Amino acid sequence: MHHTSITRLGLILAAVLVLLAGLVTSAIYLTRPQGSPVAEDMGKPVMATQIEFLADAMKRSAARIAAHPQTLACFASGSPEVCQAQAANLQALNQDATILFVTDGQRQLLPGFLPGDTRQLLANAGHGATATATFNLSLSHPVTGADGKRLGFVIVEQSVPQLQVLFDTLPLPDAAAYAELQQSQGGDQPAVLMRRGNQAIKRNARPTLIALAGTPWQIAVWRPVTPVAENVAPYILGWLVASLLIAVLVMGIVLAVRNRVTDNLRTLVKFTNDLRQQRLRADYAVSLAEFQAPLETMLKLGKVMLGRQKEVSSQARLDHLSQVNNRRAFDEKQKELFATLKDGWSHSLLILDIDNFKQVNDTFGHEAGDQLIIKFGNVLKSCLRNSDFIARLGGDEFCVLFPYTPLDRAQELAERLRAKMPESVELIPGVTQRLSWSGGLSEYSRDDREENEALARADAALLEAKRGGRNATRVRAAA
Ligand SMILES: Nc1nc2c(ncn2[C@@H]2O[C@H](COP(=O)(O)OP(=O)(O)OP(=O)(O)O)[C@@H](O)[C@H]2O)c(=O)[nH]1
Repeated sequence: MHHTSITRLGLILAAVLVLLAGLVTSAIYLTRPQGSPVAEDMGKPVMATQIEFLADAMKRSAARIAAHPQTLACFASGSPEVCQAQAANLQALNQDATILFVTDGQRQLLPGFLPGDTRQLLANAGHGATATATFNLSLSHPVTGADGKRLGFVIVEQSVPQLQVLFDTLPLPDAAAYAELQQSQGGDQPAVLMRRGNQAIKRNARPTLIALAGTPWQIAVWRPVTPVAENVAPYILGWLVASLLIAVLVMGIVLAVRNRVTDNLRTLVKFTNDLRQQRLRADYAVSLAEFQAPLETMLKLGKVMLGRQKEVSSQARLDHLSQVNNRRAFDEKQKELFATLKDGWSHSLLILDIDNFKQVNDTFGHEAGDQLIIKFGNVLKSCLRNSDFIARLGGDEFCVLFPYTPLDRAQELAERLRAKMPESVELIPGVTQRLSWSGGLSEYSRDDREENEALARADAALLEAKRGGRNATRVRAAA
């Protein structure tokens, strides 16, 4: 099974969220409203106003010329002299302008300079008052007689030598902008008359168009598109900040969770250790609800287990008949006491053997013999101190360990026991047995190689007591 730590999970989660934040940021970036690269209106430049003013003045001038009596006379009479005189007058008034009188039949009445555009104008003169021009601004105005009949056209063409200068001083929105003076040709692509600025940016955006009223011209201005890097920067910054916040938040939560989980796991480990050492506490604190139920279950099971263990363990150490300690428990206790001798402690032991036990068995039956064993055990329990360790070694033989008791004190205790012992006990209804026992007393010695040497001395003392006629205690100290 693959294991993953909470921290690693947190890192993965943070990475996924950061990635998600990146995707969201990219989506926001890609779906952002596309700001027009030519954002603000430039306003009407001075140049445009001047050109419009010029066009308007020419229009009014053409109207005045068309209505002038001498012009009318020229058209009415068709006299070259009259026309010439009028043209000369007009030429004198405006050196830069070319004025042509054209009859309705498109016959040029006056000689004069005819630039290409003027020729074009002449060709179109019959199709209404239109203005077409390149660097020269031309327009025509109809000439009408007193009877309302159209006689022809006055064409005024004004050269605009200052146009380039005006265009060069055209205020642009910024240094990187690009501007064109265009002339509409009726088709899709207007003709470009003048250029200013960096033409490269023309590819990137649509221009702002400024129409020049009264002329076929317009000014087109391109503003540079803000570099991509600049546009992306706030998004990247936003993403980085969001990522940082996500990382801090996720790791904060993860560490808090991990700490709490670790704390609770520690409690479970402590519980397990306590269970192993068979000393469960009443209460184990867990802070996460998820751990509460399992811990309570484990606590319940642990208590049951310890109870059973204790029961089994005590049963394994208990003599089933006399209900005092059995030989195994005796051996362990003896070993335990023997180990403390090196620290200067003294322990004594007394072996007791019920006198004439075999006879009880033989006379009253095995059951009566059992009862004598049980009753003798009970008597020992009631006559000895709680700290004394009573065990049945087998048959009718018992042993009492007097922990932390030197031999002389043990001798007193043995005598006291004999004195307190009841004279007889009832084994089965109607059968009473006199209670008498022989004893052998000794003490554990640091000089002994093993703990059973004291038992052997006590046994020898017991034998002496039996040989001496029973119902007595003999002492055998260590050599
Ligand atoms: N009823 C009964 N008898 C047992 C039990 N264990 C051993 N015995 C018998 O106890 C008797 C012990 O014999 P002995 O040690 O000679 O008993 P005694 O008559 O006290 O002899 P001394 O020890 O020399 O005084 C044997 O007959 C065993 O069979 C037991 O659990 N119950």
